[in-house]
Amino acid sequence: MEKNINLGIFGFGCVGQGLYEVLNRTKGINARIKKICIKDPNKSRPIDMSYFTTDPKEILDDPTIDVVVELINDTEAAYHIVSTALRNGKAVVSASKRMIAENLPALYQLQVENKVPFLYEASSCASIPIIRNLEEYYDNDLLNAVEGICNGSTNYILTKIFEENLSFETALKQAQELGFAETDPTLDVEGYDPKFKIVILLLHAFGTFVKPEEVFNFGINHLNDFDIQFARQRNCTIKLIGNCRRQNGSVNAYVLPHLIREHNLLYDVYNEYNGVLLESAFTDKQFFVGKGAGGTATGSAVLSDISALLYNYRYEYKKIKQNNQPAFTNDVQLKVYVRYCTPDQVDLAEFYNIVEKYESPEYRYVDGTINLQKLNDARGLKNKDVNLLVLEQ
Ligand SMILES: NC(=O)C1=CN([C@@H]2O[C@H](COP(=O)(O)OP(=O)(O)OC[C@H]3O[C@@H](n4cnc5c(N)ncnc54)[C@H](OP(=O)(O)O)[C@@H]3O)[C@@H](O)[C@H]2O)C=CC1
Ligand SMILES: N[C@@H](CC=O)C(=O)O
Repeated sequence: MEKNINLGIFGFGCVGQGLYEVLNRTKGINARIKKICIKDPNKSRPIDMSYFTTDPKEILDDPTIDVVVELINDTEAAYHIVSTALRNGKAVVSASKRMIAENLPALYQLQVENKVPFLYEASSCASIPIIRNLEEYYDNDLLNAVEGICNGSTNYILTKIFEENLSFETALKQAQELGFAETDPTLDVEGYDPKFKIVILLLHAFGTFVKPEEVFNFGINHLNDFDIQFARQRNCTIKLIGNCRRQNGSVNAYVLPHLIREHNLLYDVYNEYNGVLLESAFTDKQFFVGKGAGGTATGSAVLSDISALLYNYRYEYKKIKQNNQPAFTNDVQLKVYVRYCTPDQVDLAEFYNIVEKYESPEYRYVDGTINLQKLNDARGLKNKDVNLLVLEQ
């Protein structure tokens, strides 16, 4: 039976304002904003000041507020808000992927102990309803892989580089101005943000808890004109891809830039859009696409969670309960291109095999197979002169 709910919102930045707009323009949802907690009392706000407070207790201790919506850009404060709200018996909706990925076991436990729902669809690929699909539709052990573009900012940057010849710096600045990038954009361009999303998706896909630091991420900030030329000469583009895959009884995961050919469904995912490919035993591939960043796109996913709470929806984490979770491993082989400048920057002995070697006075590259754990341990990859691309397997 549908009820009326009062919302207490934390954060009124890109996503908070997006939610406000989406809520105002959506008829038939019995939810009203009672209070919005922000950080800076002196910032001018586009709506009536009577909504705002800087005191979290005005939301967390208010018995008339049913749902806490956490949309802030401070991981530690976000965990404090979410855990206090759950302990206080309030349902919670959040978009903070870093906070969620870093605290998944504790957040799961808090939901069990306090018997309250915690929904976070917006945290992973924003407008794409991927968590609820993994929870409800792929409710069995037939799912083999979840892979795709899970970061809007880097996809926006790569689109602008490949389609409009913009520089990396100009494209990043645009992604920041449009509200797509994190407050610290290195989280986007170095592949941390999509890694947080992969950690969340991996739990809902396979029931396995993985710490973000166990998953290897390499972003797009080492990309140079030579790599772009390498891709173009092969009629390919470059996309930053997050991947988690069940193989031989274990599950592996990573975030790495990939060389993508035209026939690949991810090739045509442009700008801030994300695309997620699921592979399961009898259906082969299924593809989800939608905006992966931005105020109203993310706000609409937050509103969908609020609406789901009206119907008493909660994640059941069925795959955790199934007790056949695959263990996490980095022991998997990848076909890669590694570009570098001087021989000391890359240890070629680490490769399982090398199929192509190129040398010019300016750049060198190898194309070969290497173990993911070896990539994870390779210190040379920290050097800006070294770049890595996964080649189609
Ligand atoms: N932007 C996007 O496309 C997406 C963002 N997300 C996630 O959503 C969250 C919010 O992102 P976004 O809206 O872009 O961030 P913004 O930087 O635009 O806004 C952050 C908001 O958080 C408020 N804030 C910060 N610390 C506190 C605190 N301790 N108590 C109360 N309010 C606080 C700020 O207050 P003040 O206004 O006073 O500065 C501001 O209103 C982040 O976790 C982000 O990763 C998820 C999906 C998509
Ligand atoms: N910075 C993130 C925002 C959404 O999660 C991105 O670019 O995808």
